[in-house]
Amino acid sequence: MSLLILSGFEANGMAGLLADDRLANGLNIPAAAIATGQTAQTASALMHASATDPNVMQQQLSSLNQPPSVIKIGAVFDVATAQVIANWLSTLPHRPTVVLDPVGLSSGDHRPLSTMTLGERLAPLLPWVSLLTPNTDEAKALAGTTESVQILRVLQAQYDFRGTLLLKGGHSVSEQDDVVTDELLVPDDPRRWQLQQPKRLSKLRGTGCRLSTAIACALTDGYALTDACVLGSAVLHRYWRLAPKPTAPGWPDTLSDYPVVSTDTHPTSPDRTFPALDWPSGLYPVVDSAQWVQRLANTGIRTLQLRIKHARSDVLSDQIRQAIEIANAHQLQLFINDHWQQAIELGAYGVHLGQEDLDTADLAAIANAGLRLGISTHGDTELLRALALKPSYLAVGAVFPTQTKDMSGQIQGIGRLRRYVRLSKGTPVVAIGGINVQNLADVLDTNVDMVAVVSAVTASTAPERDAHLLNERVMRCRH
Ligand SMILES: Cc1ncc(COP(=O)(O)OP(=O)(O)O)c(N)n1
Ligand SMILES: Cc1nc(C(=O)O)sc1CCOP(=O)(O)O
Ligand SMILES: [Mg+2]
Repeated sequence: MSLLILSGFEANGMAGLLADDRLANGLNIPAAAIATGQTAQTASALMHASATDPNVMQQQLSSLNQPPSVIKIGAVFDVATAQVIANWLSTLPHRPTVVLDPVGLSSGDHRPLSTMTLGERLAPLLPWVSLLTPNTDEAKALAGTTESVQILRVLQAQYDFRGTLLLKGGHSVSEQDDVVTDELLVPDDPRRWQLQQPKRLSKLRGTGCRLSTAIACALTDGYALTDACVLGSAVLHRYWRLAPKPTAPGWPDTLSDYPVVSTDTHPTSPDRTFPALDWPSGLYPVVDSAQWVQRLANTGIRTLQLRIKHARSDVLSDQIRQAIEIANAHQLQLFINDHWQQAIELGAYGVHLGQEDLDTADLAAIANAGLRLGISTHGDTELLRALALKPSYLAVGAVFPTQTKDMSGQIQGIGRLRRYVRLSKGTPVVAIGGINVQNLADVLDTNVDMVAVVSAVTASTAPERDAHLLNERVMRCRH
């Protein structure tokens, strides 16, 4: 994947192309770069702003060694520039992911960058944009409103915008607020995602430039769009926390740099926590019947999950009841996947929920019944949302490709798993997806607490022996 940065030149590197390129370098993402225009700015004045000659721009775009897969667009000084970029985009063999940070005013003295309205300047580009990152002033200039759902509707209707909206809240915080909330609206996802960071006290330049560039870098590194927004927010927080010292290369691995992530369907509740696990380590087989719970009950494992996907409700209740009885008799931590009402009614040890289940489950009822809660996560956004709900454990998957469930597009790999383990310090992490005897050592090297497996046990020719041996290896490594 390759990145192209298109933004205005500002000689001090406080904002614009220099700032963008330095940030991308710091994240180890090499980028091609073209100046959309020239500015002369100080902290308090915009002395000059002019667009690059469209013919020069056209030739520079044609001169690129390879078509980019991700493009960050910053200041667009006139409609001719936008038209040249849009025309060039239509000639590319593959549609790139375009992040557009609409720059309305100079970050120094807040003078408009152009006499044209923002809408006029950006209109040719907006149909190409995958992520638009306006602040509330820029959103008002484009859509006539600062309400996120309305903004998205206006952009879709007036500009044929089909992308995701990240509405930055930094310009609309009041004196009393101690947090800044960015809202993320993804087309076809009815939820409103909220990303909250502590409010910074000092006024800073180049914030929008750096955020959108960090997001574009995360996209270039293969992250999904919402995860890239979360990572961008963390990069920016770390950048300002350490400035003027340079930051360590790579993605932040300190939780306090990351935004608190929530959705309007499940706002976080500061008072609600779920009980801790009694044995927060070891192998964690995921099985589909009470018979399997019985087979594995004497292998030394401490944790099991009953994951029944299709069954009549009477058969399901029967299976859950039997599995709980066996688990209680052998002091096993038995989690029930999906069926949280039956888990509460029948007194299970815990419930395991996926992200979609979270939108409909009654978390207060689960917590009030004293059940443990495990939550599946696939990437930064889900991990942070889950962490904010203070579960008993977090599952990170799929670590490797797996035949058991379609996890395409959600393979995390060892590097991300390692960062997620660091971020989740204090909450046990379960690794799941494609884990077997051959790759277990790499998984354990990330310091995960538990290892969940389906096929490594249930498709084995000697399930009890393998459950025992794998559990011994996980336990040895954790002590
Ligand atoms: C330990 C563990 N991790 C992840 C999952 C997956 O849960 P979910 O996303 O709800 O998907 P289904 O299992 O319901 O298909 C899990 N079950 N256990
Ligand atoms: C059920 C499930 N959930 C996953 C996730 O990533 O959320 S991966 C997965 C399947 C795990 O099976 P196996 O151990 O056979 O690869
Ligand atoms: Mg589920």
